[in-house]
Amino acid sequence: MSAGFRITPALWDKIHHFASFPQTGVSLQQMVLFGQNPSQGTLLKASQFLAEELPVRLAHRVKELDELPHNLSDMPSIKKVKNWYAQSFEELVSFPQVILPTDIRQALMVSRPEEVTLPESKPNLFNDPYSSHTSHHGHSNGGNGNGFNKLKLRVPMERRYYANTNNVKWPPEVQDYNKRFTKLLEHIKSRHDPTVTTVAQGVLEWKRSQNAKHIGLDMQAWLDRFYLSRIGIRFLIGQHVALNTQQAHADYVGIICTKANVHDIVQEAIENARFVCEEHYAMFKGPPVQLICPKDLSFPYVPGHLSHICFELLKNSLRAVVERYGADQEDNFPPIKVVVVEGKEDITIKISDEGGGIPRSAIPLIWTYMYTTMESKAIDKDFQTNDFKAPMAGFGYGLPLSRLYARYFGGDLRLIAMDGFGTDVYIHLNRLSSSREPLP
Ligand SMILES: Nc1ncnc2c1ncn2[C@@H]1O[C@H](COP(=O)(O)OP(=O)(O)OP(=O)(O)O)[C@@H](O)[C@H]1O
Repeated sequence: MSAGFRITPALWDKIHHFASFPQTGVSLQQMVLFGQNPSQGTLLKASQFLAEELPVRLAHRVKELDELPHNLSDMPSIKKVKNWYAQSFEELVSFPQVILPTDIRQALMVSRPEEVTLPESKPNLFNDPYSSHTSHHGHSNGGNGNGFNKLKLRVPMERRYYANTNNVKWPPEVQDYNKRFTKLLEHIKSRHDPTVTTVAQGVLEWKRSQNAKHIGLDMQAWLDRFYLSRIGIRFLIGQHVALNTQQAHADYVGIICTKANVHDIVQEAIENARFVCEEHYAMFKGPPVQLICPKDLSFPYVPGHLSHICFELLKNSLRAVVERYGADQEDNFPPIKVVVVEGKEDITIKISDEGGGIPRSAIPLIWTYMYTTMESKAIDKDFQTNDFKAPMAGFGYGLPLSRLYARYFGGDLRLIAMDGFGTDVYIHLNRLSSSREPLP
């Protein structure tokens, strides 16, 4: 599909231009406020926000993928991923604008057009008077010589993303535009499905070419930034697609559950992780897991993110216990304990196992991508799967990726091991949901 895609010099120019603008972060709270009972008009505003924001985010990544240190950019899999990002960028910037009657344009506007001087070099895409650029701190990066410093009025992100558009009769072209834009986003999202595995493949290609055992700190930091950015891009796309395609549901705004029930999500992750463990070690009963959690504890969150984190950590604990005691010790496994507590700022989930812990010398390594003590999977074999789908262990991505998911909405992940006894992992989730995406 994209095998033959080439980045032309003209496309490079555009990419560099877009990459010179700051990315704009959103918070869970903003997404919830915006997405409740959206009209075709608010959906159009969201489409237009994404039609600006996604190319900026993608452009940052294309540029970065092209400039990676130590020849990493030359690896075939990294080039492949770069081309996917560039192709999606091109599809977004060349997506045809919607032409609207004046009264509808007015209904969508939140600022008077005469207050805004549009920069000459601004691409067509930004041609709406209400869509000036601001950073997530609320001020533009004016003065960078690209024309944006000409903006007199800076429309805050909130106003670009919200629209008070009740009582407006939306013409069919609005719905049509929203539909077509949603289709494009779905298409782009599936193009990028294999990104994590393909980048991992690229890092393997690099390790082989350099005969390197570990990746350096700079590469590690880049992978963190790159995957964190990917979580953000996919969250924005997933949320938009869900708002446009899903039936209204009382407790959901797009993919955000406004009352995500922690007990139920953790319980399901426990069952799934135990199932995978039992399959993997071919045993009848995996280590028991005790859950202590108020049954009614709920907060706004993306359930998919939380179950991913819990599932990954529980798999680690189950594996550690089984490997310490032996797969034939089904009746003697010490239980894994999961305790969930609600504080003022955080909801904290602690997972404690008696799987023997981790030697202190290995602690810095566990947060690096591709560090695993699982042997049979042989990470040097090429990845076959489309994305990481429930193997017991072996890629060395579980911990670092889970930490990124936790951090994405203002939380964190910490691990404390007692060498010779067991490991405690703390998942901190920010229950205030007001922190904006960290944008690399
Ligand atoms: N609870 C734990 N007890 C003991 N060792 C652990 C625990 N959690 C993680 N580890 C160690 O840290 C390593 C890295 O864990 P990580 O979750 O990142 O990758 P993985 O489990 O090996 O593979 P995957 O990417 O499939 O999750 C593991 O291979 C294991 O050696």
